[in-house]
Amino acid sequence: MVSRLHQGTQFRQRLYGILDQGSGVDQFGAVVNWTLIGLIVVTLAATVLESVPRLAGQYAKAFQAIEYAALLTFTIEYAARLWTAIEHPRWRRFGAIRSRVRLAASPAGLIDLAAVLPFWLPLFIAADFKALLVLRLIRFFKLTRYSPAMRSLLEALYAERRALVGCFVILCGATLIAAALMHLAEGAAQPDRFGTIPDAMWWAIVTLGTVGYGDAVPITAAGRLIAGLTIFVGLLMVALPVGIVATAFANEVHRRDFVVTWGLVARVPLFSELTAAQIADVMKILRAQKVDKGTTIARRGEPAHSMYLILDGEVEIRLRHKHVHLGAGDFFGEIAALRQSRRSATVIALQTTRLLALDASDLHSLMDREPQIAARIRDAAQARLGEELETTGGDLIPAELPNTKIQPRI
Ligand SMILES: Nc1ncnc2c1ncn2[C@@H]1O[C@@H]2COP(=O)(O)O[C@H]2[C@H]1O
Repeated sequence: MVSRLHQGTQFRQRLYGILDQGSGVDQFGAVVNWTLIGLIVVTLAATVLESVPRLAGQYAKAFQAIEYAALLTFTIEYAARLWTAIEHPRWRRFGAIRSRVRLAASPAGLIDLAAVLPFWLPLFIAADFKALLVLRLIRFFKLTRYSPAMRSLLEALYAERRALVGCFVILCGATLIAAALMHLAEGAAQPDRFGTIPDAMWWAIVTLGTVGYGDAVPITAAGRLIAGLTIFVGLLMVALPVGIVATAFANEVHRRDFVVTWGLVARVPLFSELTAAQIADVMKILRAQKVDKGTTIARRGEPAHSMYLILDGEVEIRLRHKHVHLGAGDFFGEIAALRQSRRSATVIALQTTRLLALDASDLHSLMDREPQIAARIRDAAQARLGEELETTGGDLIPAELPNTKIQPRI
C-alpha cells in the first residue's frame, strides 16, 4: 500500500518535471513536449486553412480529426497540469486544492483552459459556433511556455510596463490635442472629415501612427501647419516605445545568454540530491552566463550580489598567498553572498567558462528551503574562510574598506 502511494507520488513528480521543464528532462520528456508543440502548430494551421471555404468543404473530415485530437490532448494536458500542480515547489506548502487553484488562476493556466473549454460546447449544445474557429487561435499563446524568446519578449514588455503606459498616455494626449486643433482649423472647410473632434481623431491617430492613409488631408494653411507638427510628434511617439521595447528585449536576451535547461542543472553536483520538481524550481532562479578567457568575474573587495556554479571551463581564485583553480561542478562567490559582504578574492576565468549565477537573495531562500544544499555551501564557505584566515592572520577583508556590509541589490 505504502509502496503504491510512493510510486504514485514518484509518477506525479516525473510528470510534473516533464510538463514543467519539457525537453530538458529526458528523451521521453522531449517527445511529449515536441508532440504538444507540433499539435499546437498543426491546429493553428488547420484553423487558418479552414477559413477558406473550398478547403473547409474538401478536407472537412481531416480538419475535424485534427480538432478532436488537439482538444482531447490539450484537455488531458490541462488535467495533468492541475493534478501535478502540488509538485510546484512554491505551491507545495499550500496543499492539493490551493496549489491547483493557483495554477488555474495563473496566466498559463488560464490560457490552457481557454484553449479547451469553449471547444467542448459544440459537442453538447446544438448551435452555430462559428466564432469558435477564430477563438482557437488562443492556442498560439500556449507556445509561450516553450519559447524562451517569446518569454523574454513578454518579460521585457512586463519590465517596461510603466514606461510603455507613460508612452500610451502621452500618445492619447497628443491625439486629443492634434484632433482638437485640426477640428478648429479644418472643421469649416471639411465638415465631413474634421467636423467633430471624434472625426478629427481618426486623422490624428493615422498621422501620429505615421501610417497616413491619405483619406483625410488638410487643405487650409493652418491645417497643414498643424499636420506638419503632428507628423514630427508622431515620429517621436513611435520611436519612443520601439526603443524602450528593443533595449529591454536585447537586455533580457543577453541576460539569459544561453538557456538554462533541466539537464544542465541536474548535472551540477550541488543539486545532485534534488528531485525533478526541486530542480525545476532551482532552474527558475539561475541565470546563465558565459565569460571569455581572462574575464575578471569577481574582484577582491567588491560588493557581491551573487554566487556562481561552474558548468564547464576553469577559473582561478586569486587569494593573497596562493592561487586555487576551480573547474566544472565547483562553485564560488558563496562567502560574500552568504555574509552580504565584499569579495574575499579575485576570480579570473582561465578559459571560456559557462556559469550559473544565483542572486544572493535567491541563494538565501534556496538555503532556507533545502537544508542539504545549505549545509554543503556553509561547509565549503567555512573551510575556505578558515584556510584564508590561517594564511592572512584574520585579515580577510581589506582593512581600507570602511563598511564591509553591503546593501542588498534592489
Ligand atoms: N581557499 C579557497 N579555495 C577555493 N575557493 C576559495 C577559497 N577562498 C575563497 N574562495 C572563493 O573565492 C570567492 C571570492 O568571492 P567570495 O568571497 O564571494 O567567495 C569566495 C570563495 O567562493
